[in-house]
Amino acid sequence: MGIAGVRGLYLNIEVDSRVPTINALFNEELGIIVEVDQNNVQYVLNEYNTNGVQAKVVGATGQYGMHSEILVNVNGKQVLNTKLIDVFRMWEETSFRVECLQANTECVKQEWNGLENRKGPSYSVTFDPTAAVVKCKSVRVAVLREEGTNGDREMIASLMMANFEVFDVTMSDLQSNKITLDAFQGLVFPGGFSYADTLGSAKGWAAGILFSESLYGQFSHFKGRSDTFSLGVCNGCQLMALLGWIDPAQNTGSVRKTQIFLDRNQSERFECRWSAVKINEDKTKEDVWFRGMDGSVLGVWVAHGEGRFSFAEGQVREALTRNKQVALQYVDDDGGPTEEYPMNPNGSPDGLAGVRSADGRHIAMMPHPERCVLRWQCPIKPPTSYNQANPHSNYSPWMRLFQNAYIWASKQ
Ligand SMILES: NC(=O)CC[C@H](N)C(=O)O
Repeated sequence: MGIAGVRGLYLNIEVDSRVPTINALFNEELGIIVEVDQNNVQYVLNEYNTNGVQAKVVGATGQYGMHSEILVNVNGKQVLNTKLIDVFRMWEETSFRVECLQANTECVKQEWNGLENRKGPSYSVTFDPTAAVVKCKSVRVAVLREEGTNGDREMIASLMMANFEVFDVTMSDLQSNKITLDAFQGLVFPGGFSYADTLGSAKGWAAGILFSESLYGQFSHFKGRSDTFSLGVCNGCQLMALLGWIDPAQNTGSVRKTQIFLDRNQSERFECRWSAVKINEDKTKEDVWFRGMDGSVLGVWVAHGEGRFSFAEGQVREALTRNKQVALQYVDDDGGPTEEYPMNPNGSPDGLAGVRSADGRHIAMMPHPERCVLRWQCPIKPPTSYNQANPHSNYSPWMRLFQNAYIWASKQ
């Protein structure tokens, strides 16, 4: 409602005429305001009143948009007549000033100045997210943990819902040869704060692989097998970049000189947001992760301090486009890739949010799809088409990502 819902308001408050207007509007009496469909107003009032709770209508919500009207009447007398954007600015100004002191002022000002033009994201789903996938084959996936990994439980749950046989594997399991990656077809690097981000996100985790001859050999062999696939999310994405798994030019000298890395967010702070991203499927081959999802604009959780894709040389960025490696981009309210804050939370060029390897099997993405595979995990209701065959599906569109990988892997 109002500010949070970007809607106009028409309020008609009736109070004892002896109560001053300001006291009526800014009192601290315990109460709640609920928004209900016009058709249900009488029903809700009756339910409250018959259960001994006082309830009355105080107004109605108006149009969607920053320029909608805000009209407030107290005892029939108009006391406020303004636009939502003005109320929004009054409300936000304190936070704006504090944020100017805490974060990159340029980004904070961009958000403040952009408020007036915000319309809300234009989500779209180009496929049926409720479609069920039948388990036909055992596909083993390792979810790899290092000290400080988090989100591995959500990752395991997402993979299990997509029919994978999931194994919880730690770096020390690999270091002590308890198990090797040869046992798996899929490898997932979850998010987190490996080694507490000391010296930079994923630097310690990557060093543990790059500077161990045996582990380095094992990871390289895994990546090179034609039947394998991998996913790195957030801290895992930072790791994959450092391992050189998404570099456009493969096998050029040492992977210890990575071509892509994730730099500090331009805002100079940790960004925890629900962002909108556009999916680019690589239609030149069977896309392991994004098949059938091309052009969809989905909301997704973002939580990182170092999410800005950066390149050792300018030509790396061009090579990514040429190779169809740009898998995900942050988009503005019109659905176009953006560098504008906060729609782009980290300042990545062209809104880069996820990159796939040149052969398409390995994907590194900063946002967290595993945190929103179920509809209730999303702060907005994901747009979905109704599927008669599966009317009660709880899956959000992100489930498709994991299902795609299962379908691809089971055919290898
Ligand atoms: N959620 C994450 O995986 C965070 C990654 C990393 N620690 C960062 O802040 O950038």
